[in-house]
Amino acid sequence: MQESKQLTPLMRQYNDIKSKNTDLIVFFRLGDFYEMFDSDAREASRILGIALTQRGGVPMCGVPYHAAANYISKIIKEGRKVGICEQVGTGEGKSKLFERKIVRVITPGTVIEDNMLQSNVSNYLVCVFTDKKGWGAAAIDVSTGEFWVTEQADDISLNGLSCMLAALNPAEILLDKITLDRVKSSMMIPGSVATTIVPREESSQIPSNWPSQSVWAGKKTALTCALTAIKYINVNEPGFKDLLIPFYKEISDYLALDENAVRTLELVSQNGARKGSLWHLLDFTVTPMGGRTLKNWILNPLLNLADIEKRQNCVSNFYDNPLAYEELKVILADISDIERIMSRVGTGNAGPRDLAGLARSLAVHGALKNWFDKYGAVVPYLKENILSKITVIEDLANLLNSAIEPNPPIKISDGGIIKQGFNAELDDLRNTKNNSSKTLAELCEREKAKTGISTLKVGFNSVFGYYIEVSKGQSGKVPFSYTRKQTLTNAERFITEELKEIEDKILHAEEKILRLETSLFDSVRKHLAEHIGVMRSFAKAIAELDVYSNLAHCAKVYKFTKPVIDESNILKAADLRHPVVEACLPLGSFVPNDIDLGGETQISVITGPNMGGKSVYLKQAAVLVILAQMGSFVPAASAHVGIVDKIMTRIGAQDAIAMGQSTFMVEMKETSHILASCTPKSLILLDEVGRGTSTFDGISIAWAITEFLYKPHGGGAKVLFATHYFELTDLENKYKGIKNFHAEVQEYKDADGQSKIAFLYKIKEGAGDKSYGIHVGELAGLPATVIVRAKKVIKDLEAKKGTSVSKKEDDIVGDLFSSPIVEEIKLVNTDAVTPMQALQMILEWKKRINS
Ligand SMILES: Nc1ncnc2c1ncn2[C@@H]1O[C@H](COP(=O)(O)OP(=O)(O)OP(=O)(O)O)[C@@H](O)[C@H]1O
Repeated sequence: MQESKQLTPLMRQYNDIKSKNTDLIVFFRLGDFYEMFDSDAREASRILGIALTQRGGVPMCGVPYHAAANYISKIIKEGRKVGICEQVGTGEGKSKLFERKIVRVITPGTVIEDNMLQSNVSNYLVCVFTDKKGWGAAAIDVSTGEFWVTEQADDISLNGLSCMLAALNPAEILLDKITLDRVKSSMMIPGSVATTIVPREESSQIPSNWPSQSVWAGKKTALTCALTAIKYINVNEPGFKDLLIPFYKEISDYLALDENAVRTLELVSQNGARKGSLWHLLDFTVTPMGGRTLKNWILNPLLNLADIEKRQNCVSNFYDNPLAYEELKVILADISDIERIMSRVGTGNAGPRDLAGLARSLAVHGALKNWFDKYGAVVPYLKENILSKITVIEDLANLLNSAIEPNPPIKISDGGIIKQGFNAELDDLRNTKNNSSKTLAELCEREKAKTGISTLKVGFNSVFGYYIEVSKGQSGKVPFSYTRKQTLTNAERFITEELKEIEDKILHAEEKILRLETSLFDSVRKHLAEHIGVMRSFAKAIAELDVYSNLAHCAKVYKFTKPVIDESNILKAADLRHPVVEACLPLGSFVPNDIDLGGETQISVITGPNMGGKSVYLKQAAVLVILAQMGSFVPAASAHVGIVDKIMTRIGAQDAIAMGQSTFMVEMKETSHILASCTPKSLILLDEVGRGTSTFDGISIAWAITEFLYKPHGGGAKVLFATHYFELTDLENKYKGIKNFHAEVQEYKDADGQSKIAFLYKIKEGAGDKSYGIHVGELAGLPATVIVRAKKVIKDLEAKKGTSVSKKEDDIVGDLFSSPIVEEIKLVNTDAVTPMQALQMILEWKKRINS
């Protein structure tokens, strides 16, 4: 920043405002532009891709005022907040400087404008506070009015919080310093999410429209979160007061998916994009509410059997009634984003096009009623729910239909929003205005005849009002009674007394029309706001209808079947597929596989070549559970799913350099989290755990982890463990519930006699013994010299050791385990020690003997 004495008054004003709002990118209004300065300018020019210039040595950049919304939306998508600083004074006084102040703060979690939101994605502001043993949270989507709180009093490791944040993917998080330190250390909040440190609002004053005191008993942290979040929202968007009413949600009612599971299973995004995710594949919804609900269901599968069956039955009914689906789709296609429009209605921000959209949406009431008369049995509980509101919907539809033009302009100030016939006074004024236009046309003809100027015309502009225009060539014929107003290159403009009078009449009528239209629009908007509760619940029911019919459609398109669901520990499916991978491959080329866990087999150790299909096999098991528990059909010939409480995954390599953690450290942290929090009802996917370190350490860790997870007689979590450590296949001989599988390949010789492999993608019982890593390297295009050399090296190594490299290591460990000379080893339970630990103990022991 420049020395303050060198600064212009304007820059001093800017610095003063900026110093009080350091966390905001300040959009500083100068004429028709919002300007940004200094560090804000540098950041904004990077985010927005606009030129950075200099003024008096200060970096600056700017965006046109009328196009600001698009730029603001890009900035808040980066997790930053924007302060809109407007001119509020008159610019009078000694300095002649306009007074300016921040009139609105736009934050990622409090936006309501459509062009700043993704239509099918909820936009959550989450407030979280930890306490001694657990945590509480409030989640609010101000754009739809969704608001719930939850609390877990006994979750010291914050596992539940991590799952909740993964499912919500918040746009903005409010927390205090203590909470931030705790969640930061467990890597729960991605760096791109806006976080704001706020003090806890610990008032005992519960707003009168919130659930009563009794609901909050024992939920002190949740209440604090709710009050803090509301306070924050009210500062930024005061219009929301009274519109947000929380309900208590027990998050332990939902299957827990932690951040790793959500990311690695690519449930809602693949490398940050929706395309390629399960959500994208399943989404045929026709309403924005339906799209959001589908995503919500994927990320929050249910645990309660009755609730799952209720959803499953609705999907099943639609599946059996394709006509019900087809007819419903046509009706739903006319429905706009009722939830978000109603939020704007409630806060007074709805524009003409919002109400026109609402009018179209509510006009479906008749068709919807007929649909329920015909197909009500398909979704019995929604029939009652929707029909009980249909009279209110019909009334509001009639009001909107009679009041609002179907294709109004964007802004109220452009006029032409209220329909003819809705208000007699408005119709009168419009007549006056229209007749005046006729009068203007008559005046034009009269003046032409009087002056003999054939090119004479009457026009209007916002600076001079109405004028008579005469081309330069004929200006000599203009009578003295004309007063010159403007000279153009080819024409002259004049006014006359008569024209002035007509202008007065017209402008007067126009002003009155605009004022009246605005007030009529406001009264319609206010009337709608009185029914916000009914409309939100109507929108919710529409969203469910959309998702049920959508899931039935998916079942048809992707050939899903209805799974058996119960409280058992079984996870069994015949010809199971991964729907997303299948959709990417040529038709019919995906190879289905069976799975059978939770009965005789608790842990499957899956070996086989690179690229053999092991990871896909693991992931499809998780997708099976998620689909089944969200109420959908599943991609298998048949399936039996005992309700799973958590899906935990350790898949793929990822490091967190920013947090000072190596790939292997992250891998170990994630694994220890799994071991600490899995239950007998969990499903665990481990893909090559232990490979980020030396072979010995890796095998030892993988071995010990598997033993840790093993609980005889089906009492442990169901585990699928894909590995290249052939040594782990020995576990099958030691433990009854551990079984080996392998991904099958076929070796063959090509025309040149070179040995090649074909991947069959069939997961078969028994152990696979080769990794074919060099073949895969060849397929991936490693230089031929590298491949030839690698083949030579492996031959030499195998010749030296007599067998495969890691197999030999395992023999050494095995020999040492059973070594008769190691008396001390007998004192410990060898089942509880990893081979690596055993090896180290023996070396220690030897050292001691030798010394
Ligand atoms: N069942 C299947 N049917 C058809 N193609 C499959 C199947 N499973 C996997 N594939 C194809 O093989 C590719 C590799 O599969 P996957 O990632 O599961 O291999 P992997 O055995 O885990 O390999 P690595 O050990 O190298 O991680 C997939 O991207 C997919 O194109």
